[in-house]
Amino acid sequence: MAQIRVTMEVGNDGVAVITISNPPVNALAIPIIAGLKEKFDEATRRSDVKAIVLTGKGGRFSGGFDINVFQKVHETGDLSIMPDVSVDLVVNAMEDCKKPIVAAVEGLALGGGLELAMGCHARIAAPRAQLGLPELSLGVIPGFGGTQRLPRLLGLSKAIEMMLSSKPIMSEEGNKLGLIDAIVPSEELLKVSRRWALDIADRRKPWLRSLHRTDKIGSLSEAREVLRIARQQAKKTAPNLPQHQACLDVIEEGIVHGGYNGVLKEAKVFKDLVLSDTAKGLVHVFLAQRTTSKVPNVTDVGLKPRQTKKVAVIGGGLMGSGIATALLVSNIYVVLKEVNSEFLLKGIKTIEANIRGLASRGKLTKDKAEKALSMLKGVLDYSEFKDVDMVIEAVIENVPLKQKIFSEIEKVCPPHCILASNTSTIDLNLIGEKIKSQDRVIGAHFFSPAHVMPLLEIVRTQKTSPQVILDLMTVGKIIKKVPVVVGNCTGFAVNRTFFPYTQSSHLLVSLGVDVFRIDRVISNFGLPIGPFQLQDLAGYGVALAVSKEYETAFAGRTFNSPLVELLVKKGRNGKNNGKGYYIYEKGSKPKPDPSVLPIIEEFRQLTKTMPGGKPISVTDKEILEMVLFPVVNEACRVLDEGVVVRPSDLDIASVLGMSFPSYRGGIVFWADTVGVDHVYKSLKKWSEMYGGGFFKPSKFLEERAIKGIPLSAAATSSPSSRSKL
Ligand SMILES: C[C@H](O)CC(=O)SCCNC(=O)CCNC(=O)[C@H](O)C(C)(C)COP(=O)(O)OP(=O)(O)OC[C@H]1O[C@@H](n2cnc3c(N)ncnc32)[C@H](O)[C@@H]1OP(=O)(O)O
Repeated sequence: MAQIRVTMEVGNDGVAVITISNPPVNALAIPIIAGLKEKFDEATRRSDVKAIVLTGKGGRFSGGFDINVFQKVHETGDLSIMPDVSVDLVVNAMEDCKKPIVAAVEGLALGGGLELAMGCHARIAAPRAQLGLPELSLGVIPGFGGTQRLPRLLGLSKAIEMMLSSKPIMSEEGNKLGLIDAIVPSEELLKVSRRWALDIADRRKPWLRSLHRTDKIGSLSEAREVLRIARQQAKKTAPNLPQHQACLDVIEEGIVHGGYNGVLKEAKVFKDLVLSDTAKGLVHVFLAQRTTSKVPNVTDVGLKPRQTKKVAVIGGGLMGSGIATALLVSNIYVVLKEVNSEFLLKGIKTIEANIRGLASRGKLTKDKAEKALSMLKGVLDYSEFKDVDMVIEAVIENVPLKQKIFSEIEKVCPPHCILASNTSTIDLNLIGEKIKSQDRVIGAHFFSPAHVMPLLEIVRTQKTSPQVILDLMTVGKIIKKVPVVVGNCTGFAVNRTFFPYTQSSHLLVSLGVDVFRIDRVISNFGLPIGPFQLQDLAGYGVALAVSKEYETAFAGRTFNSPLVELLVKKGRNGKNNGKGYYIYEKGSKPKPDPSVLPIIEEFRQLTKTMPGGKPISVTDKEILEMVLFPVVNEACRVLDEGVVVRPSDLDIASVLGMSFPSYRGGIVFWADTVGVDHVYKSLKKWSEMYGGGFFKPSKFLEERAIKGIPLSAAATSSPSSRSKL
């Protein structure tokens, strides 16, 4: 608590330096806000203070309002704990202060942090400080006057772009656009800011109140046109997100009725949005994502991560080359091993294409791309493995082959080397069965394309050592993935949880529901594509192989659908040959293919699941729930078996691995939002009506529904006897 404070020091020059201290990002926690109010009042009162500088301790101005307070509001529904910052502090105590205030910004000024800076009379920044209003990414809008001051400082179009995209700009750009008054080296930041504040006090520099400015807004009709276009775009890009339209409404209020009225409307709309399901989901995802880095008995036992400088990747296929790409662009040396020069060359070419692709999309500078490529070495034998810190095996899913590779690498790699497999389904105990160092065996499950998708499932067995887990978590973070540690089972956390997704969709089609309607319902819900388009994209070979795997592992909970086999028989192969459920033509969006309908009819004749031979009648909501509740049901088994450390880890895994909409908080959080009892009763009803083992409620779900306990609540009795962790 001692670290959470606001301090004030008054120098001989008559400048009071007010410093926010709340490591690591100087979040504006409630005591900080109270402290700021107190210090600004004191500085205003004191006769020895001529001017004020506001800054943050430890090289960071402020990461914004304390997001934990949002969580508290969500838990209690009590909005009264939110202090009035917008008028009381930013307008009255700061902007209308009788003494000039200069913000000295270093590191970052985000959300409420930037809003405080905009309430000051000038802003001086260190180079490369991040400036942004990312509130919309948390389901709210800026609430300390940002919707009003940013357009007045930057112009309407740029301000709207920054708020709606939630993306920060650098202080250099801020300086060009007028948000920042000067950029100075870090060491001089305070000195220059003090002088600047005194210059304002002595009228050598202008005393500007952002909220009173109108010079950058343009005429009313111009502003309305910019807002109209932004509204249209937001309707397309963020159809399920109320905060986007709300933000534009609030900006408009300020333009039409003046900045102060805008501030008042902003405060009201902000409070409404804080309690929305969208804000609850997004705040949950923000905090849950950070919690994944806390793994009991791994990150809390004083272990230090070891350095990983060089990694060997075995297999240069799609996954192997994607993994190699991710490592290379993060400055890790890669040895890529293949079985012959033809495959090796292909792997290297794919990596080169990946890296050049990142560079052409502006994600990597040309120099960095060249450097990454120079860190790659292709090999056909193990001679380069003697000094690698980690091996990631990414060959085809074949148990004897993987076992052979693990026996070989155990012999040729140094004793500290981590032995990882990128398998997506095979039991890791089986892979490591034949070797002695089972404590070094671990799963590094990347999602395709591995250099793009953010999730890294780290699969531990009962024998994997905590040091090895910690090291892989650290590498995961270095290569900018979100590592989630999970237990060992078929499909691990993500594929296991989502296996019923395709099963239930196929059952629905067999019951007479239109394929394209199901895809539409799912993408309207917020997943990027529906289950059938996903199947087209992943390829039917994968669908067939995976369904066999699931039939064995999840016997009794699968629907033995002959649909994909029928499609293959009729010469369809999904996106691969341009013919799936959809037609794929270069340069145009996939179009539903009507010629697939007779095949679907044939499928229905084969399965004979339609009650009385007639298609069932269902609403869109029922379709959504019939597809996703079986996923929730499997998630319950995953929680019950202790495959994840905590329920929120499964939320993050579903958001980052399956692109489950983050604004719905992830699969477990969403289930709690719709109600455990409703999920349970619906599944029970469908299991009685249609069979389908995946509908039958799991014991865990049943217990939670009967006792009225949310799925996200920690286990009441420890699952340790079954825990996979
Ligand atoms: C009324 C106002 O308009 C409303 C607001 O201001 S809403 C808040 C707006 N601000 C934001 O959205 C910024 C959120 N934070 C971030 O994007 C990133 O944390 C960051 C860019 C500041 C730093 O990133 P990085 O260095 O990678 O560290 P990261 O792991 O994310 O955060 C470090 C710690 O600070 C915490 N933190 C970061 N921002 C926080 C915030 N605004 N409130 C509370 N905690 C915060 C994180 O939870 C994490 O906690 P942990 O150590 O216990 O896990």
